[in-house]
Amino acid sequence: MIGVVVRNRPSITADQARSLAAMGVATVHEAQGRTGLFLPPIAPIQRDASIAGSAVTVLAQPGDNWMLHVAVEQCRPGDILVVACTTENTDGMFGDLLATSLMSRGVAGLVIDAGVRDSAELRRMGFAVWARAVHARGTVKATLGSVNVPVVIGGQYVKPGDAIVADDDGVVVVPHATVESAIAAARKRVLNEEAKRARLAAGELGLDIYDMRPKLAEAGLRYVDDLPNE
Ligand SMILES: O=C([O-])CC(=O)C(=O)O
Ligand SMILES: [Mg+2]
Repeated sequence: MIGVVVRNRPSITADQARSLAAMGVATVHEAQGRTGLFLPPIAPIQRDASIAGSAVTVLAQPGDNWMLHVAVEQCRPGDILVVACTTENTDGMFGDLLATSLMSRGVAGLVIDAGVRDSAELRRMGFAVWARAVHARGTVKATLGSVNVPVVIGGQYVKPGDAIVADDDGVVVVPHATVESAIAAARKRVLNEEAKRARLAAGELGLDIYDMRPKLAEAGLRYVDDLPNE
C-alpha cells in the first residue's frame, strides 16, 4: 500500500512498555516462543539503551526520507518509529534534525532498515537508534511511501501499534494482541532465571541444575583421564 497515512492504530500502555523494556529483547523473544526477533543487520548505534513502545510504521523508498517527515506528525509520546524500506538501502535517511523533532513529541526511539547519520550527535542527544547502517549519504524527498501500514522489517511482519522492544541485543516485535501474554510469560522466565542465577553464583554446575548428565551419557559422552594414543 503506497501513498497512504493511517491515523488510527492501537497503543500499548506506559506500564506495558516499562515491563517489556525492563525484561529486554532476549527474554521477550524466548518467552513468546522464540519469535519476532529482527535480523542482525539492524543493530544499535549506542550502548546501554533499552526501550519499548508502540510502533509507528513507515514504508520508505530507497534514498528518500519524505515519509519520515510525514510520520513525525503521527507520533505520540512513548512511540517508536519503525522504518522499513521498499528495497535494500543504506542511505542516511535520518539524523539529528529528525531526532530533535521526534524528541519534541516524546518518541522513545527509532528502528530503521536503512542508514542514519549525525550518529555522534544522536548518541550525545540520548536519542536511541537501531539501524542497518551508519552512512552520511543524503536523501531526497521525492517519492511517496506510506505511514502506519503493515511492513516487513528485519525479516519480521510489524503492524502499526505492535510493541517493539529494543536493547543492546537487537530488536523484537510483540504483536499487539499478545502483549499481555508475552509479558506474563517473560515475567515467569525472569523469576526462573533469577533462581538459576543464584545457584550458578553459588558454584552449582549447569550440568547438575539442568540434570544433563544422564542425557549426555545416553548420547555417548565419555570421560577419560588422558588423551587416548592415536
Ligand atoms: O535532514 C536529513 O535529511 C537527515 C538528517 O541529516 C537529519 O535529520 O539531521
Ligand atoms: Mg543532519
